[in-house]
Amino acid sequence: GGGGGGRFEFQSLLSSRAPGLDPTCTRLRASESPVHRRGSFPLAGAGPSQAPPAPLPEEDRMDLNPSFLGIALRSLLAIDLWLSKKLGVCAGESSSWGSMRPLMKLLEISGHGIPWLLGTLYCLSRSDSWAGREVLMNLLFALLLDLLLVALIKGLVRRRRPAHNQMDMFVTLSVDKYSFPSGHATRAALVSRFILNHLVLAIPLRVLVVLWAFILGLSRVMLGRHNVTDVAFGFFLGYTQYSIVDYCWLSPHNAPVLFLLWNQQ
Ligand SMILES: CC(C)=CCC/C(C)=C/CC/C(C)=C/COP(=O)(O)O
Repeated sequence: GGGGGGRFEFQSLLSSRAPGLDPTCTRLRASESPVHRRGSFPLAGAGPSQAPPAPLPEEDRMDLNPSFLGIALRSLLAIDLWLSKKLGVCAGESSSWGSMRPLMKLLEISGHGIPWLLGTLYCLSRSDSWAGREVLMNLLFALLLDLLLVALIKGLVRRRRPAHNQMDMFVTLSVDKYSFPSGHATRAALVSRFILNHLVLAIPLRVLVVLWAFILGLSRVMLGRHNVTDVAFGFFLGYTQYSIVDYCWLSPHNAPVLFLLWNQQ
């Protein structure tokens, strides 16, 4: 139900048990069972003088009866593709909410890696307190860790972007032709959790930070850049990344060289 890309993904799931075979071929694998390998024809073997056919090997039975998990995953994928296509209302200028596209693209830039990296480096160069420098150094570490993990997972999973996406994004890396997980969603979750934990902000501003992260994630699907599951997993990954950064928190005590080096610049 999800266009060209959707069909591709669905087929690859169906054939994942037997790489290189389509579902028809998977069914035909039963013909390689011992009954056939012995050279007897199934219909000829139906006569009274023939012994009953040997049971199918375990692997063939699994291919013929997809597991509950397999069916659940395929159903989730189908719902994901259908919902993502429905929500992709800003995917093109002629889409139903096409006039909102410039606003969505502005949001896209607000969660892009380059402004966040450059902004953090700039603030680090201007910071004159040890405490400020420590927080910014860890934000830089968090942003770099995020880029690395997202690139790694995108390269491993290689899920294509939705078929209705226009690839007109502001500066991308080569892995950004893939969509799982959404790098904007990971950054939104990571940065907003970081800000909420390290900046003293009034309640309305805290709400605004959470809203920004949520709307940025939603805008990825509305722009047609991602499927819903890319964004959902992106939020989960970004949230978890913050826990990693918090656990490995860099300070003048555990990483003195880093802080001294920065101080000399
Ligand atoms: C230091 C370094 C390698 C900086 C590269 C910054 C850069 C070009 C990041 C790419 C950000 C981007 C376009 C992510 C894709 O986000 P999705 O939400 O579409 O997955």
